[in-house]
Amino acid sequence: MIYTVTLNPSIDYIVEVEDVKLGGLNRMKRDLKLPGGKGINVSRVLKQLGAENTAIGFLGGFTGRFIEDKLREDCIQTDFVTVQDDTRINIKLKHGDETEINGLGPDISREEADALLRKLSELHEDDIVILSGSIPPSLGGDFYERLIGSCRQAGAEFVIDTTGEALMKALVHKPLLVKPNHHELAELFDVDLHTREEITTYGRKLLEAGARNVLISMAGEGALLITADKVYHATAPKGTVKNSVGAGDSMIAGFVGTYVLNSDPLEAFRTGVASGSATAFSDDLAERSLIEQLQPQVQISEC
Ligand SMILES: Nc1ncnc2c1ncn2[C@@H]1O[C@H](COP(=O)(O)OP(=O)(O)O)[C@@H](O)[C@H]1O
Ligand SMILES: O=P(O)(O)OC[C@H]1O[C@](O)(COP(=O)(O)O)[C@@H](O)[C@@H]1O
Repeated sequence: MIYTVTLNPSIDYIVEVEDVKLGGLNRMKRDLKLPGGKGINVSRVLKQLGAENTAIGFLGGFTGRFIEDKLREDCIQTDFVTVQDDTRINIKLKHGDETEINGLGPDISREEADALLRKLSELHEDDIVILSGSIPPSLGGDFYERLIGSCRQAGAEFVIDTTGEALMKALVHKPLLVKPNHHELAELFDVDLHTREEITTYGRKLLEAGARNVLISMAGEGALLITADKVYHATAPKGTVKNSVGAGDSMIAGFVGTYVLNSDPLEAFRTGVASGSATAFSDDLAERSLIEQLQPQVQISEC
């Protein structure tokens, strides 16, 4: 079974305005409330691809109930720990450009945190756990390491999509996949990265530190896949970008949902890129029909 873990889910409140007047009254042209947070996005796209999975993490309050209801409507299995505090709301402001305002997240008590750790200690060897997104401040920066400890003890594989120190510390435990975008990779090593060669050099460092596959996404420029012995580039399909929120999560869903079928990293890479682009070209997350339509447009070459 695939599990996605979202420590800090959100209602993504997508707000479209003609123009933003700071300090003035702005009226919305359109708005949309979506269940969000990185792991939850991965779950929704996995389901589109026919990959059964269970979404876990922390949900609380009226916002948490909204998210759980939406996931159930999509027939996605859930096993969240219920917390006292409300799940956050993240604002995604579209005004020609995209401005994001993400909440900090609820306070999570020690008992609530322990309840999640217990769930992960009950995993099995053939399980894959996808750990995605930020850690609510109340949990402490080492919470992913504690979760990874539980996964590894159970013999389960894990994928991690987070940033900074939490990502670096996870590498030694040999994740099946990490997927920073090229900006996050540059930030991780405190460098400027411009060329594909420079990005590859720093991507390899993640492999050397323990990751088994490294995907570096580069928005409209496609992505790089770095495996133990090869480096590949994939072009991104062309289209009209409607929404880039969740493109990275969709890419992880496409990769993992395909990799579990045949362990072929190249087929997984192709579906990953097509899934990311299908989300970029949609109002909400990618649907299966568009992913399948875009797959043949992804050109993969060895670097
Ligand atoms: N403008 C775009 N045109 C086509 N595909 C895109 C675009 N933006 C994102 N994608 C697709 O989604 C993937 C992930 O996007 P990216 O923005 O790099 O990730 P993240 O959301 O993690 O920052 C890309 O590798 C690409 O396949
Ligand atoms: O665009 P991405 O990186 O795939 O992720 C988008 C998701 O991440 C979020 O911005 C939350 O990110 P964080 O967990 O890092 O705060 C959600 O609001 C959104 O659903």
